[in-house]
Amino acid sequence: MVSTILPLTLKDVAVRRRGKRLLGPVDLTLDPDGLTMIIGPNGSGKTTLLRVMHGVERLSTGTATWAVPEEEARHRQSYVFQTPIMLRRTVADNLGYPLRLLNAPRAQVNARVRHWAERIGLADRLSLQATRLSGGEKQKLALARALIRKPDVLFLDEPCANLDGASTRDIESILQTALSEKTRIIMTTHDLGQARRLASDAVFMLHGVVHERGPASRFFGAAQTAELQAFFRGDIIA
Ligand SMILES: Nc1ncnc2c1ncn2[C@@H]1O[C@H](COP(=O)(O)OP(=O)(O)OP(=O)(O)O)[C@@H](O)[C@H]1O
Repeated sequence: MVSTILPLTLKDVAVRRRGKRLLGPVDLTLDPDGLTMIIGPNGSGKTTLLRVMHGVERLSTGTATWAVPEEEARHRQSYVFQTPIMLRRTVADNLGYPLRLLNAPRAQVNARVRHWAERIGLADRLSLQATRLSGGEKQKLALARALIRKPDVLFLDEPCANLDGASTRDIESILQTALSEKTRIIMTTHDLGQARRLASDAVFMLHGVVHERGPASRFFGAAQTAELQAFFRGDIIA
C-alpha cells in the first residue's frame, strides 16, 4: 500500500443533468497535505464538486484520478454529509460500524469506540439510541465515525451548518487533530470565519467553475478577482 492516495487530479470534469450544466469544466489537483476549503454562493457547485472528488457523481466529461487504483482509493476516504445520518442503533454501534465492516477484531473495535466516544463527549451514553442525540452530538458522532478507520482523505459538506458555537468549536478541534495526524481534509462551508481558521488553501466556486484558487494567505489576504472580493464583502453575486 502506498503512503497516500493523493494527489487527486480532475481533468476537464463536467457534470450535466437534464441538459443543465451543474459543474465544469473543472481542472484541479489536490496535493497530499492540508485542508482545502471550498466556498462560494448557494448553488455554485460546491457539493457537486465534493461528490465528484469522492467518486459518487457521474461525470458527463473528464476524469478524476487518484494516485492509486480507484477501488483502493474508495476504501481510503470518508464523507460526512451536511445532515448526519444515524443508524437506528446505539452510539457504540454507530461508532464501531466502519470497523466491523472491515472485520476488525472485537477488542480493537471496543478500544477505538471508547477512545472516540471520550473524544466527542459521549462516553457515558454509549448505549443510547443515536437518533436521540442533539444535532451537534449527531454531527460529532458522524465525524468520529468517519475518522475511526483513519481515512487518508476526509470530505465534509458543511459540517457545522446549524450548530451552536460550542459544537462548532469541538468539531474544528477534532479536524485540527486529524490534520496534525496527516488526514487530508476537503470541505465546504458558508462560514467565512471557519474558512479562515481552518484552510491551508481555498477554492472559490462560481457558476459551476473554479473561479479562484490559492493558498490561504493570498486567497483571504489578497483576493485576485472582483467576484471573490465582492463575496468577502458580503455582496450578492448573481
Ligand atoms: N441532481 C440534480 N439534478 C439537477 N440539478 C441539481 C442536482 N443537484 C444539484 N443541482 C443543481 O446544481 C447546482 C449546483 O448545486 P450544488 O448543490 O453543487 O451547489 P452548492 O454550491 O453546494 O449549493 P449550496 O451552497 O446551496 O449547498 C444548483 O443549481 C443545484 O440546484
